[in-house]
Amino acid sequence: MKGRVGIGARKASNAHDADGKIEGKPFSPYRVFTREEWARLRADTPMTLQPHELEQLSGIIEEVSVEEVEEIYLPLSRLLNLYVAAAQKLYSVSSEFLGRKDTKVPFVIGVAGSVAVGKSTTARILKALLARWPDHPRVDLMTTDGFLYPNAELERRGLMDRKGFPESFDTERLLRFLGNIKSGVAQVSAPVYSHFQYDVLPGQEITIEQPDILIIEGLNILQPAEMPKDGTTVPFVSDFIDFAIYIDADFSTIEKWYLARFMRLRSTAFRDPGAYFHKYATIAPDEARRTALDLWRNINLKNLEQNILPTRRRAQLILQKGESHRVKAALLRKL
Ligand SMILES: Nc1ncnc2c1ncn2[C@@H]1O[C@H](COP(=O)(O)OP(=O)(O)OP(=O)(O)O)[C@@H](O)[C@H]1O
Ligand SMILES: CC(C)(CO)[C@@H](O)C(=O)NCCC(=O)O
Repeated sequence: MKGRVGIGARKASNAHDADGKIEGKPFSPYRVFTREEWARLRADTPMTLQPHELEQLSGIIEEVSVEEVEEIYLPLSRLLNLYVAAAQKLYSVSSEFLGRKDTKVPFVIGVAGSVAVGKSTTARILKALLARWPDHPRVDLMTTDGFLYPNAELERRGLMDRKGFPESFDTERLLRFLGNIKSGVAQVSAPVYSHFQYDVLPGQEITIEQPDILIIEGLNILQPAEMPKDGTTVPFVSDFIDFAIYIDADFSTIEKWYLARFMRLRSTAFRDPGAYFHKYATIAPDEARRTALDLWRNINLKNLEQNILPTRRRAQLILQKGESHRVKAALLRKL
């Protein structure tokens, strides 16, 4: 197929190279679309969004260009709409078969990838776009950061420099939360994390009330569970996710985004004396940059290499980004 390359065709190995590019076995479960091919998938069905609505949307999503929304995220919202419609139909036929009254169960979309790769921005774009489709107007958004252990507990476990690693999350609690969501429980609450406080907020919760779609973004959503030694079975977080998207970019590019965000926060959020990182607003820019680079290389990059990147192939869709967060290619699972 012209312009469409199986990711496995390039090299007979399933190793990840240092830049996080995809290599694989000769057979690849993914169909690879160039940016242009992906953008064309939008053309098949007219979109519900009018140009003036797109303008409004780019207002909500600040830094993202209208071109990026049109060429990447509109085709994606069309694909997701088809998946949601199919899942809703499947759910209603099985309820009919069982002679049960339908309870509403949210379709769960997961967004995975490194720290600073743009998970929350992608999730916000998708929420805005998906909420405009008439068959699933209620879209909620949350992050798994709330399920991190509070700093005091991380200190106790000696994990303060492993924040974001699989062991820094209360995975059992996250699994209970997702189990309740997928069981159609009317109100399910989750803890809340604050980047400003750099900690979980004690006593604060968000409540999810049976939306049509729940978008959940986090570093750990594709993580395999630890296998128990006693023969019992354990669920994976991804067992509760209907469609998972992995946001991918080279290590060096993500490092630049992490540093740029840190330096920008120095002149915004960190200026507030209540901010956990306030001291970095007052020191010299070079010193602040060195601190950010340390945090990136010693914690977030290690986590990406050791835990996050190895889960990439568990996603249904991989979006590969280049400079300026521009999506270069989309890899969609065939099976
Ligand atoms: N599509 C995009 N276009 C332009 N800038 C973007 C885009 N996506 C993300 N960014 C910028 O990149 C930085 C990281 O994005 P974001 O905060 O969404 O990442 P994240 O993966 O959710 O990070 P974390 O895991 O730390 O919460 C931010 O400064 C954001 O403004
Ligand atoms: C909270 C997480 C783990 C994920 O959002 C991340 O933003 C983080 O705090 N990482 C630890 C190292 C750092 O401060 O960047």
